[in-house]
Amino acid sequence: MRKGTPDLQRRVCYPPVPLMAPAQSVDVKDLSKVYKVHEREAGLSASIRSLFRRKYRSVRAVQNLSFSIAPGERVGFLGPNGAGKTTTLKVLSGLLHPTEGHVRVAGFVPQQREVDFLKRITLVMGQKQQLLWDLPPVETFALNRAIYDIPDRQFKETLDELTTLLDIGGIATKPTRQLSLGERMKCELAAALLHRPEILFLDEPTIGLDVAMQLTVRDFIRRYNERHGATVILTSHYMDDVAALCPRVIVIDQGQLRYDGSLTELARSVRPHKQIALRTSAPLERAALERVGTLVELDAARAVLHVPQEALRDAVAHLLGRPEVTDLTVEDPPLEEVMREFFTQVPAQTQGTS
Ligand SMILES: Nc1ncnc2c1ncn2[C@@H]1O[C@H](COP(=O)(O)OP(=O)(O)OP(=O)(O)O)[C@@H](O)[C@H]1O
Repeated sequence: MRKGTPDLQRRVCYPPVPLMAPAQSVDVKDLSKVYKVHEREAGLSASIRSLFRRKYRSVRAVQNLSFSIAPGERVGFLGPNGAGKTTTLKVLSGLLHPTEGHVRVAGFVPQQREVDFLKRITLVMGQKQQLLWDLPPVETFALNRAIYDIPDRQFKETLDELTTLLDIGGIATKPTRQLSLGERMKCELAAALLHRPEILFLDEPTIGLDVAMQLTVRDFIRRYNERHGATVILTSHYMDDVAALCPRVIVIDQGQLRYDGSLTELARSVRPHKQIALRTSAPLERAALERVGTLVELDAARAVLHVPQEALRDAVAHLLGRPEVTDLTVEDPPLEEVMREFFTQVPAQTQGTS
């Protein structure tokens, strides 16, 4: 360093704010989270006893979890009920302290809840709402503008953009309690994104919505990600959301990492075949179909076969040559089935509680 040049690095106070954009949006190393749960037996005497001698049980919600997510990625965070998804998202957004391990989000330590960190993230929970119940969503928007200290011009521009993308022009001025679930979720998303966060933690954002509204929300998330290069980490029990939005998935079970990689590869490794569905004008012989693939279903007008990927071309050519076949479709196995099979294949290593 030249003489007289201020030493910027040394003058930065703790906690350090990143001088350059971090290489990863999210960096998780050996994260564990244990909840301490008060155990209360039933009955009055047990309740009185517990006032003096409390018994606790540890619940290991997350165990030694490590992964990184690059800026702009859309990642599905999957696992069965109680796997530890919400707990992890709460740690990543700074609502919970990790029991062990290190977490960095946008270069910040989440539990320090620095203002600069909070301005860069958002957490949307489909089961919880931030909109003020008796007031119209525009009032929550105004409140968030003040909380996040959003400059006037940016607020107006972002609100206009979100209003168009989510088509909430006609509903944001009605009291929240009068809105349908889908209308409310669209306004929730607008409220959560007004400060233009670069990292979105979305926990079941389409829960309870009808198919059309699920599509709207999904489409919006994709467009927001593409327009702003935002990182999206999404949990959803609707596999259609995941298939439409997330090229990469991180799968956990009982708090532990089970898979991190491409969704297509996961599906292929669990179910390495394609499904061929046939409509027929006359019944096909079972033996002839079994020579082509594994027969799953057969009746007078329909047959379903599973065929290995590499044999697909020959199988389709052969079946289309049969005069009884009036229609043929090739499908990937449904993701719900893939995930169910995945969790039965991978043995659970430890119990979630101790
Ligand atoms: N505040 C809490 N106190 C004690 N235990 C908790 C608490 N929150 C979650 N747990 C437990 O931690 C484990 C993980 O829960 P978590 O909500 O993170 O799972 P999840 O994967 O989000 O589940 P779901 O898909 O059902 O929402 C579960 O065993 C749950 O009972």
